[in-house]
Amino acid sequence: MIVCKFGGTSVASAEQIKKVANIVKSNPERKIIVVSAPGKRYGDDIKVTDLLIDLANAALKNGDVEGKLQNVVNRYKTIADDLGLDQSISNIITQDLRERVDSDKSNVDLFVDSLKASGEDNNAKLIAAYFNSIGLSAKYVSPQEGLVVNNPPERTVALPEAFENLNKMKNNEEIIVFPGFFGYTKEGTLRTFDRGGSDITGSILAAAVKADLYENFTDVDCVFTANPKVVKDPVGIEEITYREMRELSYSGFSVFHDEALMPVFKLGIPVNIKNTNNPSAPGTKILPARTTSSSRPVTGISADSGFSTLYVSKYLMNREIGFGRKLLHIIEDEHISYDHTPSGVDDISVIIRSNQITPEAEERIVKRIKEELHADDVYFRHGFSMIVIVGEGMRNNTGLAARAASAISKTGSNIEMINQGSSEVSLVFGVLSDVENEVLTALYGEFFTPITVY
Ligand SMILES: Nc1ncnc2c1ncn2[C@@H]1O[C@H](COP(=O)(O)OP(=O)(O)O)[C@@H](O)[C@H]1O
Ligand SMILES: N[C@@H](CC(=O)OP(=O)(O)O)C(=O)O
Repeated sequence: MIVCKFGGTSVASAEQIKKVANIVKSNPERKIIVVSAPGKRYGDDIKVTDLLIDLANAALKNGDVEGKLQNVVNRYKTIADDLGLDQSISNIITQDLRERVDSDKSNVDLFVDSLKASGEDNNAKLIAAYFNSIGLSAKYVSPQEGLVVNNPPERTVALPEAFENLNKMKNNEEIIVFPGFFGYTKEGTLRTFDRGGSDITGSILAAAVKADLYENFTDVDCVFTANPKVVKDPVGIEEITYREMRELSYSGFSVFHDEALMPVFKLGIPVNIKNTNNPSAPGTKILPARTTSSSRPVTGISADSGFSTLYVSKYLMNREIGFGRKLLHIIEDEHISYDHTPSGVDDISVIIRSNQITPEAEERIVKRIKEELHADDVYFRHGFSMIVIVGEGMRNNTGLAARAASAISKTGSNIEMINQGSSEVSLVFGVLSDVENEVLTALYGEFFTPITVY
């Protein structure tokens, strides 16, 4: 059995949904279909999820609710009309949206979650109705049927029982159309995953029914060795390990959500990233280990902005037992997670995603480190990007860090931080965000451009 997830671009219009139906029809093993909300139809189009967030904010602030609600309804109505569906599905969606807009607003996050989730929920209903209209026997299934998630305030994750509950879906005659991106707590409260979280739903379902394959359909032929929006015509990746993909998707390869790997990884279920617009292309396979050997030590290079550094120095820091623990405890007290901690004899930097820090938290952290740890120097710096070079082959390759540093130095950019994980699968360079694209392009040239021999 195959579980397929179709991303926002794959279900953005009637034309795209017809392609989805053809893909599903072409292989009877494709029995469970996870869908996103309608995404972008063209470059500066707006995703339905973003329209819904806008609608939720208007409802919270007494803004133009009616106009924004109509924007959302019109997206579905156009799709339904172009698919030849009758008025009833648009009526169901309009009524559902009105009910959500009028629902309890006492918990702002949960109210916004409910509206955001309607994007995938209503699209799943619409797509199931379309499949049936063309003779493809299909059934919409709600995450209420067993996708149980944890309670706030922790970020949304599926509970172990979700996998047991959803196992029953493997015995279904019809094709199941399941909305991505959200689940329900045991008490019945709707909660969404992080943005891009329909990938997570697909992976949970694939693991729950112990699928043979999880196909993730998007708008590119494969995962490329670098972001195709930055590097021109990057080399495509045929096979990549779970570990490599985890590193790359966490640090900038937005094509597949990093949290979506865990459920399938645990059971060794292969993932195939494929293109809805070119389904015959083989795509990229994410596997426990590569089946063919690669001549390149590097599999991919990702880049992500939005990082801050907390720099702390204290003479004889290395001799002070418990310094690192106390420092990280202060950060933990602010509910902040960290990504890297490169250190020297007398100093340490803590690399943090900037969206977790407020000016008030920053002030509190600096004050506590000065007062409680008696540090000589403490400050935050913002505006960093992390460029991550990833490859299982890096472990057995000497001189790779030197090649990377030399390629970066040729751009005239300063390396602010270097960190090599102990697994030696990744090498991280911190640079200022305004040179991110230049550095990524230079590193890509170093590791992927064919060498011309004269
Ligand atoms: N290394 C990469 N390889 C392929 N695509 C990438 C990469 N890095 C970023 N992307 C972007 O990811 C996009 C697909 O992800 P996303 O927009 O979430 O699609 P979907 O709507 O199918 O969920 C591609 O269009 C591409 O611009
Ligand atoms: N629609 C949600 C969830 C999702 O996974 O979307 P997409 O498949 O378009 O990345 C979002 O925009 O975050």
